[in-house]
Order: sequence, then C-alpha cells, then structure tokens
Amino acid sequence: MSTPIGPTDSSLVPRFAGPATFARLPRIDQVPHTDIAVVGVPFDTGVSYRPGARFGPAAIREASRLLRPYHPALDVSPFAAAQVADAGDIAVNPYSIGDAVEALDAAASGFAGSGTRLVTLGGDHTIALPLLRSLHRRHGPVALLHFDAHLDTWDSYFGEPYTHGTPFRRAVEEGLLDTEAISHVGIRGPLYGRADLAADRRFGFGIVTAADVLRKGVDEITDALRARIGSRPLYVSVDIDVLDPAHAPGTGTPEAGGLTSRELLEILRGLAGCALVGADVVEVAPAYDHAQITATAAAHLAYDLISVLTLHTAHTAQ
Ligand SMILES: N=C(N)NCCCC(=O)O
Ligand SMILES: [Zn+2]
Ligand SMILES: [Zn+2]
Repeated sequence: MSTPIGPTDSSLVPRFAGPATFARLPRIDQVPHTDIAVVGVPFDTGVSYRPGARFGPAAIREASRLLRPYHPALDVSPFAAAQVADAGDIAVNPYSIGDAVEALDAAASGFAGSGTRLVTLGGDHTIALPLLRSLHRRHGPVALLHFDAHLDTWDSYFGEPYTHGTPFRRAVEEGLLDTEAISHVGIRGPLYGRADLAADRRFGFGIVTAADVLRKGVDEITDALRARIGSRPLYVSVDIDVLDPAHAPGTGTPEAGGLTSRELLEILRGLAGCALVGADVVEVAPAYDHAQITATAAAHLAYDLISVLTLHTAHTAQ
C-alpha cells in the first residue's frame, strides 16, 4: 500500500481555513484509492417529528475541523493506517423516499464494489435500510449494533413502510441481518404499547437499555455485546439521539435519560478488533443544536468508528 494522503496539516494551514471536508481529509478525487470513505446523505424526508437532519452532514464536517490525527485510547493514527477520504454527499430525491432508498443502495454498492468501506453521515435513520441492503449483497446477513433511544422496528407511519422509525423491521423482514447477533443499545422512553417490545423480541433483537448502561457500566455491556457479535461482519448504526439531550440537543426526536458521549465513545472503542464493515451516524439536526454540542459529538463518534475500521482490515481486501 502506498502511504495514505492525510488531512491538511493544521500547523501549516489553520484549521478554521479552507473547505470543511471531514477531519480536513482529502476529497475522494484527490486520492488514487480509498479504503474508507466518509460520505454524507443529506436526506430527512423519513422523519416523524422535527425535520432538519438533511443539514447534518455539513454540520458534522464543520465540527470535525478540530479532530487530530492520533487516537491515544486506541493507539492508532487512523488516517495513516488506511486511506481515508471524504466522498462528499450522495444527493438523493427529497420528494420521494422510495427513489431515495433505491439511489442510496446503488451509490453505496458502487463504493463497496471498489472495496471501499463507508462511514455515512446522515440524514435521518431511514438511510440505514439501503446501506444494509448494499452490505448484504456483499457480505450476506450482517451483525448489527444499533445505538438509539428508539427501537426503529415499528411497522409503518401513515402507511409508509420506509421511515426513520422502521428501517430495522424492514431489514429483518428482508433477511439482511444475522438475527443471532442484533442488539439495540440506549433504548429508553415511552413506547406505543407493550406489543412494540414483543415484536422487537420476536425479530431477535437484544435490548440494552440506557438504564442498563448506568447500572452495569460500559465494560460489562461491551463484553456482552462482543460475545454476541463474535467474528461476524458487523454494521454499527449510531442514532445521535442515543445520547442524552444534554449531550445531543440537535436532533429531531429527543428523549430524556440517555447516554453520555463519554459512555458511548468508550463502548465504540471496546469494539476494536470486531469485523466492522460499515457504520453510520444519523439524526443530527443542527437547527436545534447549541454551540456545536451535537455536531462535535457526532464528529468524534465518526472518528472513533473510522479508527475501529482501520484496526480490522480483513474485509477490505474482499
Ligand atoms: N429514528 C428516530 N430518531 N426516531 C424514531 C421515532 C419514531 C416515532 O416518532 O415514534
Ligand atoms: Zn432515535
Ligand atoms: Zn433511530
């Protein structure tokens, strides 16, 4: 592998100058080959409450200017360990969820075809379904770690099957997931009824509630999650509303009593060595953010996911 082209050096060009690619990384057209691409999906037509996640990718990129190249907790320089590049945004139809879902699947499959793993910045949670469809085509059923206040396994809203509250029900129905290894983490807040939980259990999901994280702590939780995942190809989906609204006010469906950013970062770091094949950070809606609190958390989560991706390369070569 030739030496990766890294981010703009912030000791030479101040980090507040120039265009905001993720972490000031090169654009995908500036590098010969990309192992890991950060890509935005500015789409929020699937939301059930406050809109605005279409502006999430730009806000996360802007907040990512301060990231530095070395990750001390994981002892890795992710942008030297692999060629990471910013692939810009996948522009999808804001007036048709069906069109958008198909176009996103096709675009994601194009990246996978050239051996590039994706860290996708949403956008609302609808986008996880086409991303999983494209991964399934390549890897077969994948393990899923889903960080969210919400189950997102509801059936439909207003008769619509593709929404931000339904992607993981569709994914199970379509056989995209290895149902021996699918978990929600951070679940809390009111539901529509007991049947929500019964259906979710029937699909095979394990639930780690936000209260479980408080009571058991991140190490015990992470060990249990890792035991369930094993060596399976793993997709990690992070809905930013898994964090408490104090840590992530800028989102569309906030729920009290969530994780701290410190807890979530530690759980993600605990996944080092897992066969991560892709990840997303979704539901950042900057209009409700303050002082970039949410966008900063999202930028750091994406940085940690990239770092974990660089620590397992077995799937890159496929
Ligand atoms: N995926 C997110 N963020 N929210 C789902 C909320 C579904 C509801 O309005 O009941
Ligand atoms: Zn959510
Ligand atoms: Zn969600």
